[in-house]
Amino acid sequence: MAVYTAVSAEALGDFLRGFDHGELVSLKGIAEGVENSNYLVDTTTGRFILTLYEKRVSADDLPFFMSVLDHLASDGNPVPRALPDRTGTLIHELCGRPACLIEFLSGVSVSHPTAAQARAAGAAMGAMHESLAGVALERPNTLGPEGWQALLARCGHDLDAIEPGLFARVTQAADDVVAGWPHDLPRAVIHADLFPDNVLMLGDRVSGLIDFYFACTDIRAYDLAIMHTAWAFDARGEAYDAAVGTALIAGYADRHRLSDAERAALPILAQGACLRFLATRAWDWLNTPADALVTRKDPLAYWRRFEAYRQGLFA
Ligand SMILES: Nc1ncnc2c1ncn2[C@@H]1O[C@H](COP(=O)(O)OP(=O)(O)O)[C@@H](O)[C@H]1O
Ligand SMILES: N[C@@H](CCOP(=O)(O)O)C(=O)O
Repeated sequence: MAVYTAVSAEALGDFLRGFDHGELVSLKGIAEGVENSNYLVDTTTGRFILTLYEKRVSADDLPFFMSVLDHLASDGNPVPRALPDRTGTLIHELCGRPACLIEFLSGVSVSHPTAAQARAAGAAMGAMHESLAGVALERPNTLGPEGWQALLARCGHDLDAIEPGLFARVTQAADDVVAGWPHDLPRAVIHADLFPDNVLMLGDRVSGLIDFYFACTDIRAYDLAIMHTAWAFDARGEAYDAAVGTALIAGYADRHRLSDAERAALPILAQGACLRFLATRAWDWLNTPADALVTRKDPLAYWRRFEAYRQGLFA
């Protein structure tokens, strides 16, 4: 469960008085997610999401995320906009945290995607990339190769408490991936975390793309590689579902050109994605207080995926 900051009904009631969205009817903490505090808010006029930004999201980056969402929504992508209060302000402070009131989107995230759902999700990413092509918004990826190498180094030999010998293995793996990392592929604004839990679906249709709080400027095909690592394996990172992986890439290519060079780079990009998620999961695994209301994610599930890509999954 991810609710790091408790919001009282009184505090939210006061907050909502600044908006034209009715009065508070109910407030519930949302169990899913690991990064921010999210609440489902019902008012006399509708349903909303209240997000308080925690952990890795810097308040300075919120205008970038809101501009990306606004651009995508204007272009017909199913993304939620932050809602302005009566003064036009989007980003607020509530209970000591930066906070936004956000459009609620219908749909559920699937735990075991089918090939048809993966195809639709891949197409939704392709459409998103089409919309973002040439958009003049920039945010460096703080969790790019340098970022995950630094985070793995900060974890240090504590990684060996997760699995004996892990520190040496991931350090070598990171050196190998960085040595082969491509530098000449097209770059653009990417989502960078489009896991199944960040795609809302109604049947086989995508009804929402959410959680843009890792969005940044990076290699565009890296976004697809991240998605592949997250969609095409079981939760333990043991079983690869080729039908899902193939459908995801085919759906993407239906909506956005995937060049031969980008396709050829997918194996190394996917290995980098595995190390990036292994690094943040390992850090959280080692540093989340025992009483935190959040379910930690298994770092080794990303080490197993890494091994699968290194052994030639795409070959
Ligand atoms: N705009 C939205 N519409 C509907 N549900 C949402 C929306 N934003 C978030 N949620 C719900 O809240 C959960 C956590 O949101 P998410 O942005 O993934 O959190 P975190 O940033 O902590 O990972 C999602 O899994 C989804 O159930
Ligand atoms: N997707 C990442 C963690 C980030 O959590 P999210 O709920 O914001 O997607 C992972 O699985 O490690």
